[in-house]
Amino acid sequence: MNEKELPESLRGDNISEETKSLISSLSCNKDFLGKIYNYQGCWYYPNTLQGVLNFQKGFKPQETDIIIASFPKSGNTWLKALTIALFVRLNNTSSSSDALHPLQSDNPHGLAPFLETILLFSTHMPLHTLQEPFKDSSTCKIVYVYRNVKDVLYSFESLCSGSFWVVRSLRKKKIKDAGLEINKTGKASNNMHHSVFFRKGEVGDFKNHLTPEMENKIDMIVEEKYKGSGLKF
Ligand SMILES: Nc1ncnc2c1ncn2[C@@H]1O[C@H](COP(=O)(O)OS(=O)(=O)O)[C@@H](OP(=O)(O)O)[C@H]1O
Repeated sequence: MNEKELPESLRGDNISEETKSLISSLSCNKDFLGKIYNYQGCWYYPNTLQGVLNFQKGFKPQETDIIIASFPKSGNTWLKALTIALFVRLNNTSSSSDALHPLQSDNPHGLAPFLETILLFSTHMPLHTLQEPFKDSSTCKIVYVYRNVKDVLYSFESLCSGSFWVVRSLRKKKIKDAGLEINKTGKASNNMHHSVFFRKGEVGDFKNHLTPEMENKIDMIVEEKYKGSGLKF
């Protein structure tokens, strides 16, 4: 694929000299879209890594900032849509019943940067990478959304195999947001199709795709990793 056709975050055209030098010292791998680099235990495309470094060095949290944090495919888009809906309701931004709700005019990820009085953004950075700008304490809100690992796994697998396009044949009102025209056909300014964020949104959909043996194996790993955390599904 031509680099210009890639989503901005996957390209390598925004990299500072300092980051280039850092990249040359990082472990490198390749996935189906291009080179990825291991920074603080996670793999990043070059532009995404630049964004992470910019955030770590330059982000100055404010009291009204809201950061939605999650592992990929855990419900980040859903929580962002809910936050925007709350914001719109509290600020009465669309007072006329005829007015198009902002969520009908753009994808939640496209709308979030344009909220007037708060900064709302989402990230998949792990805690140890995310916490850098908060060392000197801040009242900025970080909302972490967590989802059953087996649903996350299947959602991710569907994305990789391209079946997120099933959004077009979604059963009626399964995910209201996914049914919106803007989320079916729209594309973000960074080249990302809106539809990659929507598929079924069904709790327990993994049951239709994982064998009991697979499920059991994942359950054992999760139990081992989360021993003592109190998290249960
Ligand atoms: N509004 C709403 N309601 C219910 N479910 C929703 C909604 N928006 C997104 N989704 C489902 O969330 C899954 C995608 O998760 P993320 O938004 O975290 O994905 S991403 O990592 O930011 O790309 C993905 O889950 P799966 O359907 O299981 O694949 C989406 O379909």
